[in-house]
Amino acid sequence: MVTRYAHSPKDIEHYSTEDLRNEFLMEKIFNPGDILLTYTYNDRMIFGGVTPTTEPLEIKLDKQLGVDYFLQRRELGFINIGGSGSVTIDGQKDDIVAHDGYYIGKGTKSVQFASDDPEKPAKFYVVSTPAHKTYPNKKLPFANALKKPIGDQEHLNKRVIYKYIDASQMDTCQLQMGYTVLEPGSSWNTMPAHTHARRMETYLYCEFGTPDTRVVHFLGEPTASKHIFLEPDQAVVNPSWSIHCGVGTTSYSFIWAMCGENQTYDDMDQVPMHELR
Ligand SMILES: O=C(O)C(=O)C[C@H](O)C(=O)CO
Ligand SMILES: [Zn+2]
Repeated sequence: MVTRYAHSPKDIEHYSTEDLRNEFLMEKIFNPGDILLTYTYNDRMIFGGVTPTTEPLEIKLDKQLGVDYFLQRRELGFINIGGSGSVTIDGQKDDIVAHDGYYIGKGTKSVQFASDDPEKPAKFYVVSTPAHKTYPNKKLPFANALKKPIGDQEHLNKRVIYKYIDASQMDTCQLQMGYTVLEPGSSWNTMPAHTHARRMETYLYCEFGTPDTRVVHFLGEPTASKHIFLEPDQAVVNPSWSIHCGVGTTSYSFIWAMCGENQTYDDMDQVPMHELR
């Protein structure tokens, strides 16, 4: 697990492209047979990829978190964007096909991830946040996600937001998580751009139309925006003071996850267009 520190907006004012990438971009999320995680000091979210092949994989973090086991004081969400697989939670096995998700509550002792076919491994994108209370584990099949079509072709932003872990539907301490699928010809052109000082957010950009597709993620204070070029299956961390949107050279999807002060998805501070710089 690598660590990424929190920054003030002032810190990044003079960052070079390389500095910005080192601090905010996770270049590798899925590595077959491996677990790659990032611990950000922004609200202490842990996020990354679990990609089992021939053997099941389990996240073991005790010393690093100062606890007896990983989820002693945390909750966990995941969405699978790879082949079919399974998760075994405290001995109970559940099949997980592509785009299925899961909420796993505080106090769960063992979570084992497995792939059905090592040649087509499951790719579990996992996000964990500090938790104060145990809420029930819940499988979140893609078909049950709260579907919110949004945007239109005229604004080049037609997409569907699938909410998986959403406080209006289920109990969760802090974590909110979902998946947004862009229509071909549309981008995450979510204007006016917004911030939410109450919550930080991370994004995994995935399912690019071609291997050469690139997504440009915009971040920074509204009056001092910056950008990062992303390859498929890369992630960015977005501080709560930062705008966030992305434009792709072909179609793409992204998984978003938030945590912090509140769980009110629509609590966003829209930035008037003339203020964006
Ligand atoms: O498609 C979208 O718009 C989103 O997915 C929005 C993000 O979830 C977000 O920024 C929520 O604050
Ligand atoms: Zn947001």
